[in-house]
Amino acid sequence: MDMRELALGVLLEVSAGEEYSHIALRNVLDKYQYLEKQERAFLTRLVEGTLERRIELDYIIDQFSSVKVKKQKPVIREILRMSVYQLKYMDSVPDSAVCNEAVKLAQKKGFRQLKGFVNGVLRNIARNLGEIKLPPEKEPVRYLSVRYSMPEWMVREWLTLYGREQTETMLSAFYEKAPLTIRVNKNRISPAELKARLEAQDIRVQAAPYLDGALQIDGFDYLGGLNEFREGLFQVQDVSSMLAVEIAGVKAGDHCIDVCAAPGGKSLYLAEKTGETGSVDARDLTEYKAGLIRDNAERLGVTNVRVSVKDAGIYDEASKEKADVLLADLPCSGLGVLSKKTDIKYRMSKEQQQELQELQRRILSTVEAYVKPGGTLVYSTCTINRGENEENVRWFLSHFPYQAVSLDDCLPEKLRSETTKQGYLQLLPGVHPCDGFFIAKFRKKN
Ligand SMILES: C[S@@+](CC[C@H](N)C(=O)[O-])C[C@H]1O[C@@H](n2cnc3c(N)ncnc32)[C@H](O)[C@@H]1O
Repeated sequence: MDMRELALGVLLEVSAGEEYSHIALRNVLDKYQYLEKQERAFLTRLVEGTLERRIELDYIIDQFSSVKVKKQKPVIREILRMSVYQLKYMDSVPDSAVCNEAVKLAQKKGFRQLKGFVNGVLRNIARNLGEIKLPPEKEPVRYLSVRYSMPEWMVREWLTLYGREQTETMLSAFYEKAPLTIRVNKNRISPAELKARLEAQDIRVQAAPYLDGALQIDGFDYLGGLNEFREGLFQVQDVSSMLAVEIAGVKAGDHCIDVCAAPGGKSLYLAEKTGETGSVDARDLTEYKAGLIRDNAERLGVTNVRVSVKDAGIYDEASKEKADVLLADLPCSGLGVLSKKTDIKYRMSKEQQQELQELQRRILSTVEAYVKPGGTLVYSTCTINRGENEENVRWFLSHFPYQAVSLDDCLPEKLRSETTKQGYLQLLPGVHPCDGFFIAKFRKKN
């Protein structure tokens, strides 16, 4: 297999909006499981890097190409982008190899007549790479947008909300590749035993921040190839996501409803907390999504989760005042997880954020009725957009019979702050050592 050709396929699929990058890449890695570890690493880096740096790569190409990136044929555009990424960021590949492979690939894809164009642009860039200047720093929106490949509208918004220093911290954090965080399935194994088993296979294991029982692993080839994964000894889950469950303050015997539950990360952790005497009603929009929850529950050996297909925006009379704890981990703009789901930044717009805020409000106003008087509602998103987070909290409290509850009892000392006392926590990339995430907690008045 030619790794560059595989990468090109994924990049074209993602750019056409047919699939999210992390899914398109996973599909290819699953399909070609026999690839060598090094080949998988090269393919992953090439796809992720080319997507992450797209705005900067286009800025470079536009300085050397007579045909601007926007006007190029999709195949040629993606070949140039991934080649410039290799020239700029992958020192292990010689420049001449980058150019030759790009030309071969263009020909193979039926663009024989453009071989000279591809070759000319790339050799010119390779010769002048050291001279290319970013936009001037005194134009912070353009400068930061190109330097970190973030759309200008997002940079502008963050500069207003967070100021220059914090915005730059967050932007650079999206490029730091954190190890994978996992939650140990304590019903089956202790963190220490799992650590020992993984280390025996030369996998690096360290404690994750904030929570016992969360580990970070690094240096494995393919998750599905690990016996420990297949045996359900752990679940992939960021600490930010685990914190939403910690904050819910679930007790043994509680009945929980998770209205947007797939693939089940939080539902399964809730189920561990309620124990066999309690239960979790895990719902999602489609049969496919419900299947993901069932697969994970089966792998982890969790039996107290009931999975169903339900639209959270449609009222369900049978659930009225049934939940001790209701989790509303709602669809959102996802700007806290850009390091894992890179292409979200090119797909999201202000209008979509507005639509998501409306959807979140519609779901919250439907599902709040399922909470028992005195019960708890936890609202969470994986974004850092105030409209979907703090503004929704204020809106919710002013429309429904709930009060905000301090999170401090459920949080490690380090995370306690003025806002956690007021009932919400905003985790920010680069500021906190985990995904960007938002969690708010409310109690229903009696
Ligand atoms: C942020 S994800 C949930 C992640 C999940 N709680 C976990 O921890 O694994 C949001 C989920 O909401 C689901 N969803 C979107 N709209 C929905 C709706 N109207 N009703 C139910 N689920 C919905 C999506 O399918 C997606 O699985």
